[in-house]
Order: sequence, then structure tokens, then C-alpha cells
Amino acid sequence: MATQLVKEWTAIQQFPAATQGRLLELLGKLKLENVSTLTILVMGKGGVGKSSTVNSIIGDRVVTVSSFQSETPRPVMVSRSRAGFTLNIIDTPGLVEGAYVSDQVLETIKRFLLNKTIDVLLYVDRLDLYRVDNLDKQVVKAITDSFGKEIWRKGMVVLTHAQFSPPDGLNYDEFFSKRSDSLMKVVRLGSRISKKEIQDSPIPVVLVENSGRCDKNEHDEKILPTGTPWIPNLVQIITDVALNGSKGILVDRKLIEGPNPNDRGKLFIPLILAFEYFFVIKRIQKWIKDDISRETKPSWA
Ligand SMILES: Nc1nc2c(ncn2[C@@H]2O[C@H](COP(=O)(O)OP(=O)(O)OP(=O)(O)O)[C@@H](O)[C@H]2O)c(=O)[nH]1
Repeated sequence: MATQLVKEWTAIQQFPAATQGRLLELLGKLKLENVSTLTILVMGKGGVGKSSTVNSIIGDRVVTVSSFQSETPRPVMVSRSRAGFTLNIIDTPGLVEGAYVSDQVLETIKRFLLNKTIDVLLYVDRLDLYRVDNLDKQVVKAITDSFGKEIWRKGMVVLTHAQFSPPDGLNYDEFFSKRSDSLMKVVRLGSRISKKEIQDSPIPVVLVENSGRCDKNEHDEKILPTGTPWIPNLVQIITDVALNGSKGILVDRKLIEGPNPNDRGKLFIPLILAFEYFFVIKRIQKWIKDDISRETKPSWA
């Protein structure tokens, strides 16, 4: 297995002093809790801003951002170390091809993750969209089927394009809450997590604005329309999820080669055949027999 190149996280110095200070504070908090490595998995549909978010967190253009569907559908892990702490971020290709979740892309991601432990899952989508549909549910379901329902205990929803003005004078907070509610519903349905489980351990929804034209505060930090500097806020919530007490997800062979949930139905095939035999075929045979016996024979027979 190729050794992962861990570079020094020098790009952290590109952040304004206030952001840098906050990030170092958060890394210190993780180290205090004996967490010296953090592996973040970034997943979602294509073009939603996964790679841009990875670049924003690192503070450098470490992965390619494209307005078009990426040409090399392979996951990439970026590793950076700072003061004895290692941050790994795994960027993955969009999960949707055409109108379906691509099994091939999923398989590539699973193989790439073999023997890695996922500490945090960033499920990325855009804020500036109005609808969720069955495909969103299928994407969440595919992640759940691949890594188990527990992955969502380490999950957070990241909404890009946060510097967006809702139409028709709609209130920003109201728009955000509607969008996050509808996405959370999809996450709940696709992950088979009950309402109660979500209430007990909510999945955080975090806003991100990767555009170079993002507004800044007086400390030169990129801010959300609400005024919150979003990079420290995002890393703060990543830290909270990392330290939330649930175990990280170890992607081992058993997990990726385990029973394909799509095969589960196959167990019922003998039962269905037996049902068909006794309740359908037998019944039809009986009807035919009864019909023959009831038939009046013609006089010449
Ligand atoms: N305005 C704005 N544009 C963004 C934001 N995030 C990403 N973009 C743009 O959206 C396009 C797609 O971004 P990517 O980061 O490549 O998206 P992706 O999800 O990694 O895409 P795939 O690699 O195809 O899966 C690029 O043109 C980005 O510049 C954001 O927060 N705000």
C-alpha cells in the first residue's frame, strides 16, 4: 500500500489571524482529548461544492475544482499536519451519474476507504436549491448501505452557496430553515434513522460560502450573511462531531464486502415460490379438476 504523503499544513498561515487563532485553538482542543488524527470524508452529488469546501478548509487549492462533472472519478486524500496533529480530508467524486446513484463510483470510494477510519462525514449539498427529490434520498441510502446507519452519528450536512439571496424578499433564516428541514427529512428517510433518534442526537447543518467573492468582516474573515465567520464555525462543528462520543467508522473488508442490502430480498425467494405453489398453482389445478368433473359429457361420448 502506498504511504500517504503528509505535508506540513503551511496554508493555515494564509488565513486571517483571527481564523488561524480559532483553528489552532480547536486543534488544541482535539489534542487535549487525545485526538491527534482526524479523517473527514466528503460526499454528495456532483458539482455541489465538495472539492471547493476541501480547499476552503485547507486554505489552499489542493484539489481540482471544476464547473463540469469531474473527469477523474477517483477519491483523493489530502493530509496536512500541524503541531503534532494530522488532518486527513477525503474528497470523493459525485455519486450520481445520469439520474442514478453510480454503483461503480460507490465501489471505488469503498475500496479507497479500506482500512481507514472515518471520524466525520460531511454530506455536501447546496443551499440555493428549492427542492429535494427521490434521487437525494437514494444518495443518502447509498451512503447508509455502504457504511452502515452509524455513519450518520458522525455526519453533518454542509450547505454551500450560503451567500445567496432568497427570491421574493423571502427571509434568509426562514429559507435556510426550510431547506435544512427538507434535507434532514431526506437524510432521515434515506438513512432509516427514526425521528426520535434524530431528536436525541441531531445532525448539524452548517453553511459554507466557497466563492472568492464571499463577504468579509473587519478581521478579513469570510462571513455568512448572518455575520458568522464560517471557516472557524465549520471546523468548530467538525470538532464537536469528532468528539461526540460515537465511535468513528472503520471501513474494513467485512463492511465493504458484507451482504449487499440489495441481496437481502433473495432470502424470500423460496418463500415466494412456496406461496405461489400452494396458493396459486394448487388452486388453479383444483379449479381445472372441478371444472372437468362438472363437465356434462355429450351423448356420443
Ligand atoms: N458561489 C459559489 N460557488 C461555489 C461554491 N462551492 C462551489 N462552487 C462552484 O461550484 C462549482 C462546482 O464546485 P466543486 O467544488 O468542483 O464541486 P464538487 O462537488 O467537488 O463537484 P464534482 O467534483 O463534480 O463532484 C465550481 O464552479 C465552484 O467554483 C460556493 O459555496 N459558492
